Amino acid sequence: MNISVIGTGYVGLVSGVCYSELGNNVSCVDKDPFKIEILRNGRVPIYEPGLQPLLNSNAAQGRLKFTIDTVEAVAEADLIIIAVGTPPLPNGEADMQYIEAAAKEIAQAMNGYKVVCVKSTVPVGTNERVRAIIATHYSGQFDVASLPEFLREGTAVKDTLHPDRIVIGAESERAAQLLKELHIPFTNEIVVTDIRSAEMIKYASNAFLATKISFINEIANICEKVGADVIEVAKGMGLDRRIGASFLRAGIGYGGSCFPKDTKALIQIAGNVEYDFKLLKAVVEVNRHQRFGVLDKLFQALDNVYGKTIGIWGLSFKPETDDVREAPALEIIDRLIELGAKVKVYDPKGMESFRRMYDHPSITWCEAAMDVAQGSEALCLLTEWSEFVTADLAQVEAALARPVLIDGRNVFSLDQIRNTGLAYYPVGRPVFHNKSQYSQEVI
Ligand SMILES: NC(=O)c1ccc[n+]([C@@H]2O[C@H](COP(=O)([O-])OP(=O)(O)OC[C@H]3O[C@@H](n4cnc5c(N)ncnc54)[C@H](O)[C@@H]3O)[C@@H](O)[C@H]2O)c1
Ligand SMILES: O=c1ccn([C@@H]2O[C@H](COP(=O)(O)OP(=O)(O)O[C@H]3O[C@H](CO)[C@@H](O)[C@H](O)[C@H]3O)[C@@H](O)[C@H]2O)c(=O)[nH]1
Repeated sequence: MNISVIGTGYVGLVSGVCYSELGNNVSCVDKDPFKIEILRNGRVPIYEPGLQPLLNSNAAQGRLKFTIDTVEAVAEADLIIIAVGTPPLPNGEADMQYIEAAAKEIAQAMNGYKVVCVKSTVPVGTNERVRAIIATHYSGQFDVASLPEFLREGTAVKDTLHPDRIVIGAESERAAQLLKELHIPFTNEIVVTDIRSAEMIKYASNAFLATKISFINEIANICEKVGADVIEVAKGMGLDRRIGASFLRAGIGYGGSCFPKDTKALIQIAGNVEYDFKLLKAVVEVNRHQRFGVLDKLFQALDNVYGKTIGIWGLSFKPETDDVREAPALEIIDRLIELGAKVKVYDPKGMESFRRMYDHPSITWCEAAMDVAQGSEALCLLTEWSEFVTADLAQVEAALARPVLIDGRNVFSLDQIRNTGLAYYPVGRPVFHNKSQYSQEVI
């Protein structure tokens, strides 16, 4: 198939590369000439494991092109996939300006029957809007279809090549057939629905996963008060197949470019039809609060943070990505600086993108994990990168000015901590102090 992907970001680039891996001819289009230049030079502008070699091999075989020319890319394509951003407006609603602009550009380049799909996460009714925009400029035949994307950053290539399911929202048999043919090499698990249901499946899935996280985080907060261990609780719950073990990792809450934005967008979508989505509002509220648990623990350990140096391990919203959009680290660091702390930070891949978004003279940008620990009065682990998880805790303890470790992702076991003199503050598990036994201290 000849495919054109409009928007070469985290989703468009990974999808485009993976479709070319199936033997299709793919043109990835982006408005950003700088990004296209990097890609044409054979480099991946984001950090996404496994993407670089796939990009290079498909580009070398002539199946994968990068361009800023939407008209040419659309004219050559049988299938056009819109993967532009849908960032939140101040009221939480998804900003449709990039989708609408892309639809207009596609419309002006149409030269025969094509299927235009929306892979971006969009409110119910958006595909109909895209159809209407194209129809005002182009009178020939075409179909629109919803093709929501479920990949996760950090495992995006694997998720795309081996998805749990593909959802296709289509109203024409011809469009559904074309999309089924494209995706059958990835999986047999293909769900074909009407367009509106497909658009809703995406928001409902993200909202449900976010709900699981806020739920376990509230259980964690109660565990801290009653002296239970949320890791044991989640394990015991997760073995029930009706519940499932995934997305029950308590911590400092969810971040990223999807859950925060999509939960708020769904609340707005509901509000627009006069439905008050109370449960999801609570999920968002719990998540907003959860990250500040790190500060409560710092106060508990240090009394106050004014003038103190606090080390931060991890800036990206999760490991294996350089994406810092809505990362909990942002608000935690901002608050620490507001309270007069000095902050030392390190992230294996997210330093540059974080610094572009947030910089301050009170931040020391370190080049290695141990540099952060050196002389800090507490160390906070905010992202569970493997180099933090496998760090030598004796070395960490020796480097710190005070042996305080706040583990925002529950990555260390008590057996590891027991051999150190660290005061250990995990989430939803009892605090452990200096080689003494489990403390039932209330946090
Ligand atoms: N990031 C994820 O993990 C993920 C997963 C599933 C779904 N989604 C959804 O996919 C969509 C894209 O997300 P993303 O993270 O890839 O965004 P992104 O910001 O990384 O990429 C969007 C790209 O679109 C380009 N663009 C904007 N308008 C354009 C136009 N008219 N023509 C050509 N290019 C244009 C931008 O320059 C940018 O490079 C969003 O709706 C998001 O909610 C994201
Ligand atoms: O048990 C868990 C699982 C995740 N998280 C946090 O939740 C956030 C999101 O994690 P994850 O879902 O792994 O990453 P994303 O790349 O944001 O992927 C989500 O958002 C994408 C964009 O819509 C969807 O395509 C994916 O299916 C959906 O998982 C991160 O901050 C994680 O730290 C937890 O706190 N506890």
